[in-house]
Amino acid sequence: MDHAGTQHGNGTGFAHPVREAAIEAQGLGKRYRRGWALRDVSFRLPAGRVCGLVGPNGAGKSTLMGLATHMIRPTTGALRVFGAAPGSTDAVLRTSFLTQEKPLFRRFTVAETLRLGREFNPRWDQEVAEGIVRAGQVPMHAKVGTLSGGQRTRVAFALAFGKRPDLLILDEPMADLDPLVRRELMTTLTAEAAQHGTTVLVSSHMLAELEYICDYLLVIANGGLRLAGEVDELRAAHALLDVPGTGPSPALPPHRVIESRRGEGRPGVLVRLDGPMGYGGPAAEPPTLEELLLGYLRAPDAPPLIAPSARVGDIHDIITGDRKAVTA
Ligand SMILES: Nc1ncnc2c1ncn2[C@@H]1O[C@H](COP(=O)(O)OP(=O)(O)OP(=O)(O)O)[C@@H](O)[C@H]1O
Repeated sequence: MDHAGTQHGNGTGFAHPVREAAIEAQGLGKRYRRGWALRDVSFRLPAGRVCGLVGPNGAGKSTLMGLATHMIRPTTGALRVFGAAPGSTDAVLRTSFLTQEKPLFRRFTVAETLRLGREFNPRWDQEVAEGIVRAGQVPMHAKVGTLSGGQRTRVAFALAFGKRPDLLILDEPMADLDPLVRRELMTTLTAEAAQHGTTVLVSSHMLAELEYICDYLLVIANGGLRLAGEVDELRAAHALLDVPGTGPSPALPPHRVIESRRGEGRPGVLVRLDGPMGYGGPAAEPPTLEELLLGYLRAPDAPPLIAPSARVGDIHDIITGDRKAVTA
């Protein structure tokens, strides 16, 4: 497993993530009284990626994010954020978490809210935070309680970015934004992430939008990980075959049929490739990210595919990695 790549000396006193894992989970599980919300989840999210977290309602996305931010404790397994336990000072200082609820003090003005951000965060970047607020013409002297839902979202984004996190976790944060503002904030998100090497984990049901921003992917269904890896790696492992997709799923050995596509979009059969397509077979094209995601959302029992970039070793490797990070 690759634990290399942590570089120091970015002027902040913090390790600058280059190739290390931003998040690493091994055998991670969370059980509530009603049953398992997340079970035996193992993956590695390399630093610097913008990762989409996708799954049907109730799949376990918020639970995974809660585990990564120490809001929820695991029942089994472990998770590390840049090699540190969630909840440790290092992990907390390096992580921003934005949920749909966006708890802000309603009686504070926008300026006071940003001031609070500055006081609590040693890496605070006032220019970035103010820039995000001003781009939406949100008055700095307005009380948060008087803002529209979308304007409050913008202020919450400003707080999250102003913290200058190494890991930004966004739990469906843009649901209440109009399409133009969504696009604008997403452009800000990708530009900021690219400029500062920020790792982003963003959950969303907007598949087309994820295609626009993500280069990494985690798909969860029924509490289990179904897909993990680079978008390019995952797309290359599948093909959309030009065969009629209206009848029962055809057998296409050795490839595994994920879905016979019907209705909207390109028709055909989505397969997970097991070896090259033979000559004389049906025409094959890589699926788009949206086609891939829809296929797995419609086939939640498909066996998991964890691409090489997302694989972890055993729990011992994670703990050894922690020790190396501490002694480095
Ligand atoms: N505090 C809790 N107590 C009991 N069960 C819970 C609790 N929180 C979540 N669950 C259950 O765990 C499962 C996963 O929930 P989670 O919120 O992680 O799903 P999600 O993928 O984020 O869903 P959505 O897309 O609807 O936001 C669900 O079945 C949910 O009912």
